[in-house]
Amino acid sequence: MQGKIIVFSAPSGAGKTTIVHRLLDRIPELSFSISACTRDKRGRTEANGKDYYFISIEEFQEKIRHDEFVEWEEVYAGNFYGTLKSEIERIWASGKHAILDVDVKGGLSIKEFYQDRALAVFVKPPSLEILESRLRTRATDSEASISGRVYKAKFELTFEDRFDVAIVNDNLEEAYAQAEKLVRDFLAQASGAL
Ligand SMILES: Nc1nc2c(ncn2[C@@H]2O[C@H](COP(=O)(O)OP(=O)(O)O)[C@@H](O)[C@H]2O)c(=O)[nH]1
Ligand SMILES: Nc1ncnc2c1ncn2[C@@H]1O[C@H](COP(=O)(O)OP(=O)(O)O)[C@@H](O)[C@H]1O
Repeated sequence: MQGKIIVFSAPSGAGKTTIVHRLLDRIPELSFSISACTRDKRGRTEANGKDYYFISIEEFQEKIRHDEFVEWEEVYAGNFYGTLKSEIERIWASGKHAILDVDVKGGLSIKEFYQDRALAVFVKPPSLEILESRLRTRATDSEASISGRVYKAKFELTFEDRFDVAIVNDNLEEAYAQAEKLVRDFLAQASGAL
């Protein structure tokens, strides 16, 4: 079997994490690619090696120097996130396909790196107002962080056309059904993107 990559990207709050978690519950051939990041672990809700590999900025820089990342970004001021080549290899060696939840620039870099072995899906919020209200309801960010994310979203939405496919996450059940069909169709192909 040739391992594949499925990457979901979206402005923060559009719902990519929700969709990716559900895909992982329902499609056993998928395995989540755990990114490295330098932000603080959130209390007891997150675990090292499960949500992220939480590493110091020095370790992160060391990995950049040793070319260990497929891509990396300073996603929010001072916080670095990156996809490790070793993580994708680990997943493929286990006989699974990798699924990733990364920011918009990261998604495009991964598509460029893996080409037809990757399916890059863009998740759109129905509107910026709804995006903002979802970030508020999620209650994980300060007001300043929410404004920063909405501001960044306006720019990120201009990249939709560079993805293989886009879905609007208005009604979650409908968006999920579309996502599941896209993933199953892509995995059913011998090789190559949709
Ligand atoms: N480029 C890139 N972005 C990533 C990676 N891992 C996570 N991200 C993105 O970084 C952002 C993480 O923001 P954060 O506040 O930590 O949110 P959370 O992890 O979704 O709770 C999200 O937009 C993720 O999609 C990665 O390996 N590379
Ligand atoms: N279709 C939807 N309708 C309403 N709320 C949603 C929908 N999809 C996701 N959410 C909620 O919006 C918030 C942001 O979703 P999340 O998956 O964390 O986004 P992202 O990973 O893109 O930042 C979460 O609280 C989630 O439960």
